[in-house]
Amino acid sequence: MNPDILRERQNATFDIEKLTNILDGGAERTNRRREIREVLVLNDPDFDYGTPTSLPTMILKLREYGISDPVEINWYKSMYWGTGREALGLHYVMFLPTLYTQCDSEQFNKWVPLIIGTYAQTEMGHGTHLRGLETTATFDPATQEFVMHSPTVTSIKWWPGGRNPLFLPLIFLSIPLSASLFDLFLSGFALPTCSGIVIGDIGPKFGFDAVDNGYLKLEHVRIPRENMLMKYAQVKPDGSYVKPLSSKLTYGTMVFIRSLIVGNAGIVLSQCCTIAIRYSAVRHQSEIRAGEAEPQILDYQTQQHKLFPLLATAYAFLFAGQYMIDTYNRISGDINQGDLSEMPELHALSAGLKAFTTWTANTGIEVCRMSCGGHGYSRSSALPDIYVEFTPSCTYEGENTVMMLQTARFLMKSYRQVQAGQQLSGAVSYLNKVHHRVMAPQAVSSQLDLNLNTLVDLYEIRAAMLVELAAQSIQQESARGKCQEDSWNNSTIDLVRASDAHCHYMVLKMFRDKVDQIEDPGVHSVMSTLAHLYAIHGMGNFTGDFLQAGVLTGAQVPSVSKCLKGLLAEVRPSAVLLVDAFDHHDKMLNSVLGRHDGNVYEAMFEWARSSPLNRTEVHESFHKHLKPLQAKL
Ligand SMILES: CCCCC/C=C\C/C=C\C/C=C\CCC(=O)SCCNC(=O)CCNC(=O)[C@H](O)C(C)(C)COP(=O)(O)OP(=O)(O)OC[C@H]1O[C@@H](n2cnc3c(N)ncnc32)[C@H](O)[C@@H]1OP(=O)(O)O
Ligand SMILES: Cc1cc2nc3c(=O)[nH]c(=O)nc-3n(C[C@H](O)[C@H](O)[C@H](O)COP(=O)(O)OP(=O)(O)OC[C@H]3O[C@@H](n4cnc5c(N)ncnc54)[C@H](O)[C@@H]3O)c2cc1C
Repeated sequence: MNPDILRERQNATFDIEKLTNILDGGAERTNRRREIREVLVLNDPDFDYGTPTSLPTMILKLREYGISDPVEINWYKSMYWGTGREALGLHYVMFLPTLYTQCDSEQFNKWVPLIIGTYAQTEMGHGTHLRGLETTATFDPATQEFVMHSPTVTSIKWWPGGRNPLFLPLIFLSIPLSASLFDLFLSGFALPTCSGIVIGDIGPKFGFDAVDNGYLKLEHVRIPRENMLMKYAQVKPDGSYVKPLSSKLTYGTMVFIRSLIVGNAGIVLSQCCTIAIRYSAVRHQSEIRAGEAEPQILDYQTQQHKLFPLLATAYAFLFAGQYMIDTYNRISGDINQGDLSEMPELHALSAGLKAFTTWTANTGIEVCRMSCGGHGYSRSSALPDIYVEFTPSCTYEGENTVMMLQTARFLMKSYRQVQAGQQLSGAVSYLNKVHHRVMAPQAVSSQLDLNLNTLVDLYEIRAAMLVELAAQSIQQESARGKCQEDSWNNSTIDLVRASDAHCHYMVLKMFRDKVDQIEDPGVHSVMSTLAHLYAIHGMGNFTGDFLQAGVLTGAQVPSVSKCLKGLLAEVRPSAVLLVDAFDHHDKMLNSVLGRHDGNVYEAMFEWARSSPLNRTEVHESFHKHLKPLQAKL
């Protein structure tokens, strides 16, 4: 064990195992996760880490072990595939959930156990604007079939992930069967017997290489009427159409994935913090005091300023992910019972948090990579691969700007309800006070009140102010004679800013609520410090908002920075222990810099020597190209 890492792990002020249990949702969950990891994967003789051939093995093993719980499937898959995406990701997180939520019972029993599929919604011309999708589904009562067709080049289905060139069970959206409704169909295509189908791969991408993203062009292809997913909407044999309770029920799978992505952003950020902080504990560079030994780079204040707010953010997003999934499960349960009353709130929350967490994590991964210097740029660190695999999450499952505007739509609607005298409940209840809040600068001392509850209140006031400013922008545009749509478009910068502040407040509130539930004094103390760091760091980044909201005075601004520096110093002794609590196994992290034992340099040399370019003393290209050239010179 590297001596630096060993020293970092002495004098722990909190029980790491208890913190790991909190992250897992209890000691039993930790034990089960480790059982899957250690027993069912690492000690399984059939386990051939991460090679393509192990994909069929993985599926058969999941069935052999009877692992069907989505969280446990993900634990198993993440051990198998480490930090990379794998070809079946879309099957498990989109295709299956769509069958679970959109099939009637007969369809469910017929399809769920049997098939592997993809989710083909996006077209070359439309990914965001679903009401613009062009693929048609025309019912033919004479044959009881739907005729599926791609009428234009822009209607070609583009991006479906994990499409199998041989068999194409896929779920796709077609354009409205009536006014503004969409419907989902399960293809029954089997190539090459099915004529009228043109499929292929969309070509090389930025990354995501384990997933083959394809295209699908349909030329009047017929599928049985029964292939329309009919839990919520039906087409009867006579061609009559039964509308769903809400046209947005078809969007349910996207809400589910967005909810999952929130926690996933926390997991990915926790992986990167583990790598960067462990490496920063063993890397010595330059000097602080002339003539003394080179310090650990983790002792540089700038290094702490790069990494510790991200460490706090990783914990914040992991707790937000728990809250999001609990909320999704609760509200989707109500929806299943026909109560759609909270569907708008679920959509607004999942859309906003998906955008907020993925944008922040995306930037954070790069900060972690750059904080590791040159070795961060090496694939041995795993950080470049993590970035390449994560960054599309800002685009897929709802492009982030568009998602923030969906949340803004809900905030504006809520604000108008308050103006009309209604009393709001739920995540936007803070808007009830927006008219009664003293927005003038409060007479406060130059010292900042560090109480976490006070900080949550300040974020709430900031969000309320930005919601009000966005609403006022729309009203001002309207007063200038702009139509409603142009007034909205001319205010979208303010609307995204209001949604971002709303999400920031929600995440801090969830973090504070989680800290309040922690009973162990040591864990409570270190988590409270991280929650403070998360809040103060955000206040430092958005000082203007807090000044504008009148909850921070010019005299207090220097104390924000002073307080931040104090919190960084407070986190320093626990930094390595806090990433140990994430409990990422070396095999899964797959990072030379993030090894649990901290023996970076020896491992890096071995990693480099194993490179294919080092298989021979002299690379074959010398004999093939250079030597013949030398002979001619
Ligand atoms: C286990 C760990 C894994 C974690 C995950 C990791 C990796 C992820 C795995 C896989 C990802 C890989 C590939 C990605 C796959 C894809 O990308 S699939 C395709 C995804 N595509 C989208 O997300 C499309 C985005 N566009 C939309 O959702 C909609 O077009 C829109 C932007 C929401 C607009 O819809 P529209 O019908 O035009 O509605 P409009 O804006 O007009 O609003 C009307 C009202 O409808 C409400 N509403 C909209 N959406 C929903 C919804 N989903 N639920 C409930 N309500 C909704 C909206 O709020 C409006 O309500 P009002 O009351 O009228 O304001
Ligand atoms: C790695 C990867 C995997 C994918 N896998 C799948 C899959 O398996 N199945 C599938 O169906 N799809 C998949 N997709 C497609 C993905 O869902 C779409 O790319 C995504 O929904 C964004 O839509 P778009 O590409 O049309 O972007 P666009 O919407 O064209 O975005 C382009 C720009 O326009 C802006 N914009 C668009 N609308 C508005 C608006 N109303 N207001 C303000 N700005 C706006 C956006 O903010 C963005 O800056 C995948 C994409 C990627 C990158």
